Amino acid sequence: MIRFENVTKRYRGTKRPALAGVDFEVQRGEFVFLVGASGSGKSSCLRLILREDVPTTGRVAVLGRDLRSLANRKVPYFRRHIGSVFQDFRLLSSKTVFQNVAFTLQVTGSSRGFVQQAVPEALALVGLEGKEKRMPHELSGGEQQRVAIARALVNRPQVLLADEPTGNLDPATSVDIMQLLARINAGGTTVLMATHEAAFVDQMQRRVIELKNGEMVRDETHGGYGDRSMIPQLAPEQERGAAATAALTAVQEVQRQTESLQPLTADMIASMKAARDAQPPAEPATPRTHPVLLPEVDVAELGVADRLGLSAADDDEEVGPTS
Ligand SMILES: Nc1ncnc2c1ncn2[C@@H]1O[C@H](COP(=O)(O)OP(=O)(O)OP(=O)(O)O)[C@@H](O)[C@H]1O
Repeated sequence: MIRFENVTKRYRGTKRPALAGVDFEVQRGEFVFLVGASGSGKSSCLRLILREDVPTTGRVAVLGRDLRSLANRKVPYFRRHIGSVFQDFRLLSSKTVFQNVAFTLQVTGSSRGFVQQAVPEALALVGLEGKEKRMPHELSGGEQQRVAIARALVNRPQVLLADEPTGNLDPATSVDIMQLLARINAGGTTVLMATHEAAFVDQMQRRVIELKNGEMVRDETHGGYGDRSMIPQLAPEQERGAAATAALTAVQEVQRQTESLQPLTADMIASMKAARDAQPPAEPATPRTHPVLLPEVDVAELGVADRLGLSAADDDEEVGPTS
């Protein structure tokens, strides 16, 4: 369904390639996490799949098509089969929820009847019934991302690409969005998601492809996030040797009170300072974790998804048979 064959991407004016010799294949119906530090090449991969860019060397094939040989005029038709969602939602601020979802269908020439049927179905799938007339600024972040997902799905794509879809959302809303993506995948849509959300990757135990400096360093069927050392963490400012300092102050107080009996010597104070400085550093804070309670998915219940073509092949003459 998506195949990278020895793909290298070198941007103009850069020394190091953004992607170097990347090789992988994603099968129909898979849910794949693309992980790696900032700048490791995740978004570059997604851009190549969407044919927003082309590899410097190597080959990218999507839905049975070699994207090198895809004529520019056919790119919009090709993209109908690939839904995409991003961290920043990318909604049209002057259009209602309905109009945002309908827009993609209208620009690709869908009939009015199809728009009137498909848009409410897509909004129902993401749980936004009744909010068709709202403007984006009248929605929460999670609801805006749901509109973006409905828009991505309304064309009945076979593949959904998600670039940090929970990056702007609070933990509880992020869990909702992950559950939605898992449900969409259970309905048959292939999902490829670039993320830094270590907890989701660890808990969902799906396939994980990891990039490091543009190279693929891991491809695991049921993987976790892996190395978190590149995830920046805020730890509370540590008071170095606070306990030892308090003890020294207390001893000095006692010493002042009993000065006439037993003066504290300079050597004693120096050895206590040395003990304070030798305090071990505090443990780093553990990264935040969001428990993901994935629902039992009854695919048969996803009647709307079926009607949207999410559980069935939807090939047409523009895109050939898929792997
Ligand atoms: N248009 C561009 N021109 C030049 N260099 C680019 C361009 N786009 C990306 N790069 C570089 O390519 C490398 C990979 O970038 P990419 O955006 O794919 O990484 P990423 O893993 O998605 O990062 P992040 O997690 O921060 O989104 C980086 O070094 C980046 O600076």
